[in-house]
Amino acid sequence: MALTGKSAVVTGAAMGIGKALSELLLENGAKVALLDVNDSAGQSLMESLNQQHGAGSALFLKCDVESEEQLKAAFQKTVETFGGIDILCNNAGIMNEGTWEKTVSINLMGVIRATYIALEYMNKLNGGKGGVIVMTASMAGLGPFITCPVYTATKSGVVGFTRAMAGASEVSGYGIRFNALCPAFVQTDLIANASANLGPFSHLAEVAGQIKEKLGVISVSEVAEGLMELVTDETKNGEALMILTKGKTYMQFPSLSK
Ligand SMILES: NC(=O)C1=CN([C@@H]2O[C@H](COP(=O)(O)OP(=O)(O)OC[C@H]3O[C@@H](n4cnc5c(N)ncnc54)[C@H](O)[C@@H]3O)[C@@H](O)[C@H]2O)C=CC1
Ligand SMILES: CCC(=O)/C=C/C=C\C[C@@H](O)/C=C/C=C/C=C\[C@@H](O)CCCC(=O)O
Repeated sequence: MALTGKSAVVTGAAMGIGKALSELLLENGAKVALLDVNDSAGQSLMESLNQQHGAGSALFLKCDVESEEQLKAAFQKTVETFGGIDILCNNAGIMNEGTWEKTVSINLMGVIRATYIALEYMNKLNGGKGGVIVMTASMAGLGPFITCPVYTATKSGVVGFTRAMAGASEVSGYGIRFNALCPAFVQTDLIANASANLGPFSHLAEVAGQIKEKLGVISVSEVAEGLMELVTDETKNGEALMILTKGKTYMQFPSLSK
């Protein structure tokens, strides 16, 4: 799938991994709707991306993935502006074991919420053109990551949802591929603030640090390269791409049906 002229939506696009995904999509010729709760970071990113890639190539829309209403408005505005949606990156996420309901609401429910709204525009059975939906899950979704049980649960849920939707889409003829990015530790604010957000597992902060030390920390651009592979390679559906310091590998799952 070539990206020139394609339209993408990225949630949690203002900073960290989402910003890198958006930049690489634009570099490859896509137009990108940047959805984020952070108004100031989103606005300034849109201005700088439009200077680099041409006016109108990036569109910032303030949107909280916890809000169905805000997501619906953002997808509708994207379609009005870019003429459709070919790519969705469900990237917004937090790690906070203290406010665990919010972690579930953003990381898992937010992904499902945005996916179902995107299907209204992308599903070939509804008159859409099909496309690809990529979730930013985590190695924690294949883990477990013992210092962050709720975060692990949400990311395991995202991997399961991705794989089941991939099968449902294939069998039903939606024309949409679903894949998950599963990086280990990535240099962003999320891990910079992680030890303060362990809630009832704060006593395991040192253990979390040791796991991080053992696995190492990768850059946001390495995650964005993984996205390009999952978006452009049309054979990839239902995949979980692990991204570690030692490189990228597809997770092998047991097959129950073949
Ligand atoms: N940093 C890491 O080590 C890893 C991160 N991930 C995942 O990558 C994704 C992005 O995380 P990072 O870039 O590291 O975090 P980050 O904290 O640097 O950036 C997250 C972005 O999401 C936005 N956001 C937060 N809540 C939101 C909401 N309710 N609605 C819309 N936007 C919202 C923030 O404003 C921010 O711009 C998350 O899903 C995270 O779980 C996965 C593996 C490793
Ligand atoms: C210091 C605490 C911290 O940095 C927390 C980060 C939270 C989230 C980032 C996240 O998405 C990274 C997760 C990485 C997980 C990696 C592997 C585990 O699932 C298995 C670890 C196996 C082991 O115990 O060695």
